Amino acid sequence: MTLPSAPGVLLVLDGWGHAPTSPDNAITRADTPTLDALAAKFPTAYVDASGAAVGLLPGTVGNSEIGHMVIGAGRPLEYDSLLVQRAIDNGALRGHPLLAETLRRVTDDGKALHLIGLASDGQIHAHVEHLRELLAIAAAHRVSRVWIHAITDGRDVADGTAADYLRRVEAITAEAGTGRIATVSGRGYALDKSGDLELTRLVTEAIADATGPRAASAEAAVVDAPRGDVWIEPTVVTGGAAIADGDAVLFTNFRSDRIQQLADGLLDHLAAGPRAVTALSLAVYDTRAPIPPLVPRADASGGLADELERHGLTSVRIAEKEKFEHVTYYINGRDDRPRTTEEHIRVTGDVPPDYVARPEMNLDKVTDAVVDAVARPDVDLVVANLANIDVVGHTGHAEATVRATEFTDAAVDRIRVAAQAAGRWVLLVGDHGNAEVMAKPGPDGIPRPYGGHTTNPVPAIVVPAPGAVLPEELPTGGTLADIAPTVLSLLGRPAGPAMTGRSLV
Ligand SMILES: O=C(O)[C@H](O)COP(=O)(O)O
Ligand SMILES: [Mn+2]
Ligand SMILES: [Mn+2]
Repeated sequence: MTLPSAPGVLLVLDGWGHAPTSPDNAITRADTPTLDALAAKFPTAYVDASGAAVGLLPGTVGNSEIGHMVIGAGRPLEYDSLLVQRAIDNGALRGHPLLAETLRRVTDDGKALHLIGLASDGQIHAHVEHLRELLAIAAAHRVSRVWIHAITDGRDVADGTAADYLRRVEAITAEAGTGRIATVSGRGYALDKSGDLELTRLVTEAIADATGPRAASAEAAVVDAPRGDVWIEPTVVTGGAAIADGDAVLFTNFRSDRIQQLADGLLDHLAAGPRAVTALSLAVYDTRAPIPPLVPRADASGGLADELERHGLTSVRIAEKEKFEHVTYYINGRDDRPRTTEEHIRVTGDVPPDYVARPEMNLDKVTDAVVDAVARPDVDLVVANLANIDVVGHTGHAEATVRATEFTDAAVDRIRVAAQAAGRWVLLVGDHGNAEVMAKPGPDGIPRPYGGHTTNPVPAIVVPAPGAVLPEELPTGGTLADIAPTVLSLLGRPAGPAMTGRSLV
């Protein structure tokens, strides 16, 4: 159905998943009069945002990158985690010429291989099981010294589980007959993406120079960690080796956005040594340093950004810093080409973020920017991400997440009113679930606070432009791939030729 064209607002509520009312569901616990009224009054769909529907391995929770990429592409995209698993399953990784050549040289020169990555099965940034294949390949090349620099999670998986995952790493090394944990660092230090290079320096010195606090074992480094798994101080495990000239370094996260700051920092530090290393990454990284990837990315072109440009339609992209790349780079298909048809507004705050104490974050500034853009007749589409539900959800603090949801509801009301006054439709959609599940049993079966993502569907609510007539019901069985075709339809345009999703209206 191609509707009479009208300008609009695509509003991504990050982490806004759909699940039945429950004491662990921060979204249903929150008082959300606006979202409740919109869902009751306007056509609402519940669309798939996880697993194969978006290009992830079946049963895998959704994430912001693939969520925004598929919202933009209008089709499922094979995500890096799926492509890495396929390369493992079909032997491509084991037979990778660059990896084989690197390991052969390491062995011949008596050097070491250093593996650096997130040690959990959260499957947002990494999967600890990929270590199994990498160690088997190292063993097959008779690499005698393989050092593992484990990054602990507590954000994509329940907090307090670091020791379990480190034991799993040690079990994997025992089975492979090679590999030892050399350092343990919390992801708060190792996967910082805010540009706090002091955090990166501490991790870099532990990994590269074996300097910093010491622990007799990996588990000893994490037991009774005062600030949880995320903030385990970069620690050198007794006997752990530094990186020497001629060693090889392989980054094992399949997602770039949070490990790239460490990768660049570490390689800069080594180069200053000077220590020449061979650096590889499991997947494509957006680092300053060119790091050869072992697994290529899927093409994500032909999405909304390309179609808007083709039709000469303008858009303004608005988000807080935590989700700014998502409404620009990722939703554009991992494409940072500047477009004259786009304006980008990155909202930052003047106080350090404390998501539990300030679950509102800078939502007022984001909402102001959205309301301003909505009032502009030269803007065809406003694309905004309200980050609070996901970012506060990741703290695992249910009460703060309830408040984050309530702040979001109030912001949606301001945006809805402004959109109506400007003759705009609004399409609200989640990018994956998070806050609707705030507790889960840990590996020991004991319920723990859970700040990770989910496989739940996400709501998609279409608030029509004044006077527009929409179908009473939206189709069931939709996915995030249907969002771009829906946006184009609401703008009076057909879906892009590369899009396989179908408009919901
Ligand atoms: O990187 C993070 O913040 C989390 O691990 C994943 O969250 P995101 O996919 O919503 O960014
Ligand atoms: Mn997200
Ligand atoms: Mn998230």
